[in-house]
Amino acid sequence: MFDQVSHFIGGVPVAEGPLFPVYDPVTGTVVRQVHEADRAVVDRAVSAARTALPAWAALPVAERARWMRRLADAIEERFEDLVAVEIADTGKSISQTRTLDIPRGAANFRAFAEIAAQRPESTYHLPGALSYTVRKPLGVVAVVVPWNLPFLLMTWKLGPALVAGNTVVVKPSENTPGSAAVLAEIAAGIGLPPGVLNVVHGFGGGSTGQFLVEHDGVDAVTFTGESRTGSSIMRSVADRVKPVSFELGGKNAGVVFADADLEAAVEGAVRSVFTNGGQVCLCTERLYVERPVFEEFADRLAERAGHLVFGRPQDENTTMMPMISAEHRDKVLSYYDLAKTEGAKVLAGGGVPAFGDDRDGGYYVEPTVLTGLPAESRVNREEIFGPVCHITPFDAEAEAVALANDSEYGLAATVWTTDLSRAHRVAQRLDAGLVWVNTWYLRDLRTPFGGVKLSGIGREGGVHSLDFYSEPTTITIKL
Ligand SMILES: O=C(O)C(=O)/C=C/C=C/O
Repeated sequence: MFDQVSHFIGGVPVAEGPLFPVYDPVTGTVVRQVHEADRAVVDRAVSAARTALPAWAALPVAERARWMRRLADAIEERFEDLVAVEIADTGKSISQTRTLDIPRGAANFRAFAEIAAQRPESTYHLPGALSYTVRKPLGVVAVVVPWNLPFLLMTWKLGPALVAGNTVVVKPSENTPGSAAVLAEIAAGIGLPPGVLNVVHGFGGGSTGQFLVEHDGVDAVTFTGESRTGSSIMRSVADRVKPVSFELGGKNAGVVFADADLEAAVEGAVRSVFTNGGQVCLCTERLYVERPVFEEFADRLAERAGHLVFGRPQDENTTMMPMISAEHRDKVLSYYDLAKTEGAKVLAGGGVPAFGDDRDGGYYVEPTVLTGLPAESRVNREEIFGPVCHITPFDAEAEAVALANDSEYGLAATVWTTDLSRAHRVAQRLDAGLVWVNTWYLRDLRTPFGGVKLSGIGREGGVHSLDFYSEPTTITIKL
């Protein structure tokens, strides 16, 4: 499926532009070829979205919500194709792909269909005057999405953008074009009006992504990915003051108190450090553990890291996946080497697994647990985005909060304690957009989702997404 990936413009495939390869991260072999969109192809996609906009925006929201539900139903009909293509591009385990990545695609479209259809409007009464608001879509929205949760994150943005009446041009990551190509086929299959959803493939800076965000016909940009790319996009759109919604990088902290359920905290850390190979913006890379339980926690986490299963994606018991690319694998390993150079104590991992089969050509790294480095170490300050964490002991609550907040990022955090008052007190003091207490990545799609500082601008989720993807006009009538 999809040996060659085309763009999708105005409801039809467009096989134009030089081809570039996508590699299977499990073996490092080419899995498909993809056309790279130049400025002219991007211009055609933006024009198709502009042409489709008036009719789509004019539909009643209930009709657009029905289209979202049709997309969700059609996603479920193509479930196995989506699972296969996402695994081929990313090397994810089939268990994660089948339980998280693809199901969230249908769930995202359904959630925003309901949230939009049920959303109450407001009126404001003054003596002698009545005010109310009407919401209009932003227009043509550029949707630039990453390689770590390709289908989940693309649909997380498309649901609210489309149901709010916008038309979109999606630029998937050059590493993971497949599931977007399937979604394009799905859209064509259900007869989504041509031009409502367009997909262009290519790279970022100096390529398709840059051509798209800086295109005069694009009214807004939503992006999930690295903070420095977010900064670059801001520069590209600054002259036109285009609205941006950014979910960017993180250097997320986990705080474990001595009164925590230690087994739950260890299990939670295994998930929050190693899920998706640590390639999730919400993953924990810094752990702070109260000294009385530091040794036991560190030993148990290190032991669990050593037992993660490097099976192939199709193996049901696989729990560790490869990095998305050779380049990213090398970046993660450079931090492993830096940690060792700086004198870290390596409690688990620190290198590359040897399989003795075709996986040696893939992009695997060992799950790694470090300790012994100072707060100012680059390992504790820079986003690594791999299966690695550093653990630091602390002695007092205030110290733990200060350590956790000592970061240029502020996306997510976890707090592990059985002291109810402390749970609320610490959670409220953490500089993060998301704090999970005695759990991780438990998601209510209605809640505000996003980060502070370098971790982003704005919030997605529930009405917060709809607020980004539409502009209110306040109308006041003299009675
Ligand atoms: O779960 C979500 O809705 C979401 O946006 C996850 C983002 C993960 C980014 O790496």
